[in-house]
Amino acid sequence: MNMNNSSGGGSGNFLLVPIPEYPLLDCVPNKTVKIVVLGASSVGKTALIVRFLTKRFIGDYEANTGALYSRKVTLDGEEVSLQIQDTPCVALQDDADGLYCQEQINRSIYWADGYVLVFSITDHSSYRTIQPLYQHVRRIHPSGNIPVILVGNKSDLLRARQVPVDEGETLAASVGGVYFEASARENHEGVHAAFLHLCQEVRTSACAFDTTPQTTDLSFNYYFYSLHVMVCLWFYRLIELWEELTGRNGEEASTWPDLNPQTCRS
Ligand SMILES: Nc1nc2c(ncn2[C@@H]2O[C@H](COP(=O)(O)OP(=O)(O)OP(=O)(O)O)[C@@H](O)[C@H]2O)c(=O)[nH]1
Repeated sequence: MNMNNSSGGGSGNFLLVPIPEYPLLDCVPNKTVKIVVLGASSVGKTALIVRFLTKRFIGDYEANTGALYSRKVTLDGEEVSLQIQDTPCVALQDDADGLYCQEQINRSIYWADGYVLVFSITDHSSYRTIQPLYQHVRRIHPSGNIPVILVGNKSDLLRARQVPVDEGETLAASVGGVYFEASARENHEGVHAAFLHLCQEVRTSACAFDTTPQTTDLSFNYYFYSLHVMVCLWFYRLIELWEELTGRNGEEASTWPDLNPQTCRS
């Protein structure tokens, strides 16, 4: 499988753009791969995403960002829009069976097509979070195939290892995915291979289920939502114009979300 920056240059500059939570009109549903990265606190969720997208390890990351990143990639010769959702951490409840999981995470799980479940090999409690987390994903998607990979991150910290490789492999098999040990800190290739594998799984799974015509309920809901967003934007613009004409512009701070993309150059 071939996967490149749309610009063609693997190390060239590209935009790393947090985008609104739901895709707008320029994302074609059948050509979008949506991935969510889930796991306990400080296992390296953000570090893995940033490593995959920029090839860089920064070291310090804003905690619990919940940012959504988007970029164009080429999968098997076809250009697709890849969206990766970072999430706040989940935590085991005191009885160790249930999960503390913010509503925002539930929405991301519902939204996504593929799942990166991350634990740190240096933190056995993060490993124990994975099974309940997977069950949680299953509850939200009770039927069908769930493309998933399990990533044991921080493999550079071998002396602090608390989770043996075979435990990782056993857990991956139990959730129906492949196990990758990776180091966001030291190894871009391992991280890249893991994300690439999941992208391919999502594409394969989408092809397997894509037997319906284009006008499914999902497509209808998608376009209806996009239309709704566009109407809201125009309505807001009309209010702004009206305020300008009547001299009320600037009296109140706007509460409309900032939709300007931020830029991060690799
Ligand atoms: N040694 C080592 N440190 C890592 C690795 N990946 C991440 N870290 C460090 O682990 C800490 C947490 O990384 P984050 O990417 O913020 O982890 P997170 O899971 O997004 O954290 P939360 O958002 O708080 O849940 C940071 O200090 C990173 O520098 C890795 O592969 N090896």
